[in-house]
Amino acid sequence: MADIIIKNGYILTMDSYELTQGVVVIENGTITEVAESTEQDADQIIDAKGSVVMPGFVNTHTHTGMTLLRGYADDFPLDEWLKNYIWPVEDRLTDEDAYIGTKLACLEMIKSGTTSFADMFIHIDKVAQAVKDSGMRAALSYRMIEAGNEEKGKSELDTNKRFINNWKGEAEGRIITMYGPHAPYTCSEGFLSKVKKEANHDRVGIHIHVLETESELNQMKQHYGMCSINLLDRLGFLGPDVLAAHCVWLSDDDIEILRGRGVHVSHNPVSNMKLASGVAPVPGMLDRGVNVSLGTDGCASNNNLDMFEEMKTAALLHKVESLDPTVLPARQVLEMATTSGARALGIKSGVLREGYNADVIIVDMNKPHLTPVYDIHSHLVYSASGSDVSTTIVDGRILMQDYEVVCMDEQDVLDRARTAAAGLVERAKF
Ligand SMILES: CSC[C@H]1O[C@@H](n2cnc3c(O)ncnc32)[C@H](O)[C@@H]1O
Ligand SMILES: [Zn+2]
Repeated sequence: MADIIIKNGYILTMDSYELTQGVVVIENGTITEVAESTEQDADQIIDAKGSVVMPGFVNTHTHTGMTLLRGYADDFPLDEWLKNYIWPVEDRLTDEDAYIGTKLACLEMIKSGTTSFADMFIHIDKVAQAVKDSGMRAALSYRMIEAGNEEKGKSELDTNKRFINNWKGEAEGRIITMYGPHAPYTCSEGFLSKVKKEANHDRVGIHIHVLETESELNQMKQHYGMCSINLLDRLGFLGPDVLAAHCVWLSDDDIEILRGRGVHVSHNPVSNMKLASGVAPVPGMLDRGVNVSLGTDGCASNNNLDMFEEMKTAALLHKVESLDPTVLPARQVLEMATTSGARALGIKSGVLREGYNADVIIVDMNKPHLTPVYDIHSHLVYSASGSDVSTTIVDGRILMQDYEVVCMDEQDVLDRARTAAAGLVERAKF
């Protein structure tokens, strides 16, 4: 007896381009069958008539707790935004803020079809607790800023290591742990080398912001006489264990280094556009074989966690940047949001395939803006939005069914998040 059978839906496995009617069978958190029909029975049958059954999205760069700062400081460039608005408030965040901010982020992601994400944040034990309680899958890193201060660096590294020791593989394996040095302009080269050594020792990955702005590029050239990619490569930092967010100000040589080292890139088009950071050379990276995934970044620079919106923005941005409408076709963007993201996090998700994690979503196509259907990839990227997701399953557990969130008390999360945000802004009046 299986746990769940999803039947009558149109299945988009992401293993092929085809959309075929069939069933998905789930047992013990794993997909055990994807077929036209099945002989099996299950404890729970989900009727997906008129819907598309597909892998959940993988958001490869966010800061979940920043949901509490959604709309708090808009329309500033990155340097000013971080120094004058975001960091002073983040300094006043409490454990409860981080917990409820992350819960709110999980709620938003579950409701819009994201099943796993990579997060970099502070109060990281509370973030992990919220992920565990929500039922989502996540690769979590503690944000370390050392700024050349050896003592601070030691305590930051200790905090991240303790987190890794306490949480690696927790929540039935749904929690993956990583090191999170914030960026090459907030961490010294000595510190970055130490992080790499510890990551190798602990056999975990590293999540870092890289070359997001021209200001970072200039700062690095001034300080080190080379860009962030060259510095990181000189340190032996770059490898398939590294998840590099943004990567906007790359040269052709930098792209070659990323490809050669097997670095995974998280492209964050909405955040890059909102902070006017620039346009990442995504078509160039994809052409050269770099694994480019998609991330929303935090809610203070996006201002939501909707991967549908991220996909559409990525496609449109690179078409207009290159003046070529054939660049980043819908299918390729969909792969970035699913299979490439799963590869970046090293998880067996992102496709509907036997033996893979049962991280599955159902997208309701019975909507005016999704009618008629010629090409499902087109609809998912250009016409659909997060609110079209009716059902979200992570690790074989139903978190939302028929638009009803069953893994947490939605109203309680909204109420607590509003209270926390009010207290946070009050405390931030200094
Ligand atoms: C509190 S942990 C996360 C850390 O990163 C900062 N942050 C958020 N978005 C960005 C971005 O686009 N570039 C650089 N840093 C960013 C955030 O404020 C936190 O300090
Ligand atoms: Zn970020």
